[in-house]
Amino acid sequence: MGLGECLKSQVLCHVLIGYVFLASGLLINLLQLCTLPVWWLNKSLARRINCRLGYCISSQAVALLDWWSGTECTLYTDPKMYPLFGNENGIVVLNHSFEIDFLFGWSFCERFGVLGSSKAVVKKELAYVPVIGWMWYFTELVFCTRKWEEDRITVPQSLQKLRDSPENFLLLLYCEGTRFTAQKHRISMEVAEKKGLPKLKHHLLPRTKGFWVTVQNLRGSVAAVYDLTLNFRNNETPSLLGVLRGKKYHPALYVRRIPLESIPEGEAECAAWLHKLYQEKDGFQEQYIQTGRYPGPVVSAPRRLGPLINWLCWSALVLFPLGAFLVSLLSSGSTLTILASLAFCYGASLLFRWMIGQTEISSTSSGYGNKVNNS
Ligand SMILES: CC/C=C\C/C=C\C/C=C\C/C=C\C/C=C\C/C=C\CCC(=O)SCCNC(=O)CCNC(=O)[C@H](O)C(C)(C)COP(=O)(O)OP(=O)(O)OC[C@H]1O[C@@H](n2cnc3c(N)ncnc32)[C@H](O)[C@@H]1OP(=O)(O)O
Ligand SMILES: CCCCCCCC/C=C\CCCCCCCC(=O)OC[C@@H](O)COP(=O)(O)O
Repeated sequence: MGLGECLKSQVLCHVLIGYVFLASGLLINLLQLCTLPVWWLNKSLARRINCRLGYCISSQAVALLDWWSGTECTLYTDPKMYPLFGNENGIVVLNHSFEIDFLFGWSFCERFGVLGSSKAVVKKELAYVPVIGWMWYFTELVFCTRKWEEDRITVPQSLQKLRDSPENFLLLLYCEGTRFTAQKHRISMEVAEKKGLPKLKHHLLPRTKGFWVTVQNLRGSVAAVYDLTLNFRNNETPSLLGVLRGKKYHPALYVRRIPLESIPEGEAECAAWLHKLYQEKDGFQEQYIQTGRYPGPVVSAPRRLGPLINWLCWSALVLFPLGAFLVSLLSSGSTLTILASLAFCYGASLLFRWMIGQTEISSTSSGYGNKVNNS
C-alpha cells in the first residue's frame, strides 16, 4: 500500500475532513444568513453571492470525489452538443439508482462551470440537514413534499422564481421520485401493468406530474432537457463512505440533449413522452450492462482545480484555529476542559456520520413508493 492509500484509509484523516466540512459549512451557512438584507436591496446580487457561497460547500464534496478518491467519469455524448453544457439553462433527468448519484451530477456541474447555481427538486426533509440543506435553502432549490395536493401549489411557485435566475443553471429532477430498491421496483411495475405501460427493468416508473409542471413553468427560460443515464463498471455501488476512504469508482454517464420545444405541452402527452423516455433509458442501461458502453462517442471533460483550491483554502482557515486550540488545551492541563472538548468532538463526528447516513439507502430510504398509491 502506497503512502497515499495509507493516508486515505486513516480514520484521523476522515475526522479532519469531517471537521473541515462541518466547521467551514456552518460558517458559510452563517454568511448566507447575513445576506438576508441584501435580498431586499439587490436580489440579483444576493443570488450571485449565494451561488458563490454554495459553491464553497458543494465543491468540497466534488474535491473529495475528483481529487481525493481520483474517480474519473467516462462521458458519452454528442461532441456537437458539448459546448452548450453549462452555457444555457437545462432540466436534468437522471436515474436514481445509486446513493451518491447526485455527487456525480455535481462533479459535472463543476466541469461546466455551474456548480454554484446547480438546482434540484428535493424532498423537503433534506432542507433541515445542517450545512447542505441550509445551503440549498439559500440557493433556491425546489423543495417538495411528494404529496401532489401540496406540491401542485408550492413547486410551481419555486420554479417561477428560477425564471429570472442571474446565472445559468441545471435543475436536477429525479422523476422516479425515490431511490431504487427491489421492493419499490416491484410495486412500481405493478402500477405500470395497471396503466398498461411496458415494464422497466432498471428504473422505477417515473412520476410524471413533477416533470410536467417543471417543463411548463420553465418554458421560455430553459433551453433543453438533458437526459442522463448513469451506471458503474463491474456493478460498483458507490457510497459516500467509500469516497471518504479514497475508493476510486468507474462511472459512465450518457448525456442526450433534447430541445425543450420538442416536449409536448399537454399533461397527458407530456406524461406519455416521459414514459417513452424512460423506456429508452432502460434500453441504454441494458446496452451498458451487456457491452460496457453507452451509445455515442466518448468526450473528455477534465476535472478542474477550483474544488481542490477551495478545499485547501477552507482547510487552512479552519484547521489553523483548531491546532491553536489543541495546543492551548493540552498546555492548560484542565481535565474538565479536555473531557468537554473530547465530548464535543464525539458529538461533531456523530453529526457528520448522521449526515453521511442521509445518503445511505439502507439507513434512510423512505417508505415513498412502497405502496401502490401516491405515498
Ligand atoms: C450535461 C449535464 C451534466 C451533468 C449535470 C447533472 C446533474 C446535476 C444538476 C444539478 C445537481 C444539483 C443538485 C443535486 C444535489 C442534490 C440533490 C440530491 C438528492 C435529492 C433528491 C430527492 O430528494 S428525490 C425526491 C424528490 N423529488 C421528486 O420526487 C421529484 C419527482 N417527483 C414528482 O415529480 C412527483 O410528481 C411530485 C413530487 C411532484 C408529486 O408526487 P406525488 O406522489 O404526490 O404525485 P404523483 O402524481 O407524481 O404520483 C401519483 C401518480 O403515480 C402513480 N403511482 C402510484 N404509486 C406509484 C408507484 N409506486 N410508482 C410509480 N407511480 C406510482 C399513481 O398512480 C399516480 O398516477 P397518475 O396517473 O394519477 O398521475
Ligand atoms: C469534503 C467532505 C464532503 C462531505 C460531503 C458530505 C455531504 C453529505 C452531507 C449531507 C448529505 C445531505 C444530502 C443528501 C442528499 C441525499 C440524496 C438522496 O438521494 O436523497 C434521497 C431522495 O432522493 C429520495 O429519498 P428516498 O429514497 O425516498 O428516501
